[in-house]
Amino acid sequence: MVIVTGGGTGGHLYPGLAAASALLEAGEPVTYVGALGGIEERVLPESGLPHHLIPAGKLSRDALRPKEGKKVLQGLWAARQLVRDLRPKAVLSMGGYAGFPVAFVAALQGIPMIIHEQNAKLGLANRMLAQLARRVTLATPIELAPGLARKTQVVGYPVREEKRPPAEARAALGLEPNRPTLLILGGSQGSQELNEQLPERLYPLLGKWQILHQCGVRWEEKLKALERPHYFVRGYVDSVLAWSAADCAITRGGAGTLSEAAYHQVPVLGVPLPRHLDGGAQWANVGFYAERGAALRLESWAQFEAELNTLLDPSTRAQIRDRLGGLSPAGAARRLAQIVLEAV
Ligand SMILES: CC(=O)N[C@H]1[C@@H](OP(=O)(O)OP(=O)(O)OC[C@H]2O[C@@H](n3ccc(=O)[nH]c3=O)[C@H](O)[C@@H]2O)O[C@H](CO)[C@@H](O)[C@@H]1O
Repeated sequence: MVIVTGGGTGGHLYPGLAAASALLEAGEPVTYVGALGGIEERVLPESGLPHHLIPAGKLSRDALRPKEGKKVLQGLWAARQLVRDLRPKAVLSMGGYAGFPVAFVAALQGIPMIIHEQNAKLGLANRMLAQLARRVTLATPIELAPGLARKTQVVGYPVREEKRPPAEARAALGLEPNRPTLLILGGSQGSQELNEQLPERLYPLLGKWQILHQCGVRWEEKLKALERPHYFVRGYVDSVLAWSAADCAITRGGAGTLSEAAYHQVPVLGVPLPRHLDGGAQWANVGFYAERGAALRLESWAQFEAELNTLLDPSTRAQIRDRLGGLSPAGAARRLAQIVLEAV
């Protein structure tokens, strides 16, 4: 049996579930470990996977504060007991609150431990875990020190590999089937910044376009008041339908969001979280695509008008679509499962 762990946000949980499915398909039983309070508390019971939830805190400078530090220690203690009881052949950590303690104690107990970094930049927890890991797997190529590079492999980001015809996806979402569609995707929790900045700036497009604005469940009621004909607000959307429906998108810079855009070949104007809030992960994620001419990155709202016009220009979009091909290749979950099984 292999433990797969990771969650807290969609960006860590969904690729973890995809990796778990690939391991099961390869004939390897899996137990999933998530954090109490993360979205996995709701999603794991629906997944049908054997699973455990442990207390876990965020590993950051905040861990030096007594309240957060106590949670990190509780997580390490719970992970130690769990790994001892379950005796897995290997642990695959996708990151997030539960990922760190489980991977850390497994490595200390001599169990092969593999990490997957979704962002185009190693986070704090993965910088530490990478030293102890048997293998380091990445969604996108990142420059690493030679010692790490030797055990590192780029496998891609495990996205849901499903596409629907645009008209069918739009109808399923309650939109007009044949109208050009701009998607706003705020990420698993919604984005306050996109919610505040975008509706007013985008109303002028509604003569030609329709807009699907995913705003986050906790903002849904407030944002619903901003709906107009052809402007549709949703708290949470099915990601396969949303990407299949979209001609272009304005999004945050989560690794999941951008990998899905690449898989569906939808041109994106990315608005990354400010670097001081996430250590620059989203800035690097959008940068990875922008440097390849495969996305646009908003550097300040003063440039929004110009960037939006570039995004809406049909020849720019055709060029971006071309460049996106191959940047999120299918089969990432299968490649990841293979590496885990080789490490056992
Ligand atoms: C605030 C924060 O720490 N963000 C991080 C978090 O992003 P976060 O989890 O918020 O965002 P991601 O884009 O990585 O993933 C969101 C996932 O949820 C899905 N989704 C979202 C909204 C919706 O309505 N329906 C839906 O299905 C998306 O399709 C995607 O699969 O983890 C990512 C992966 O490590 C990082 O890149 C981000 O920097």
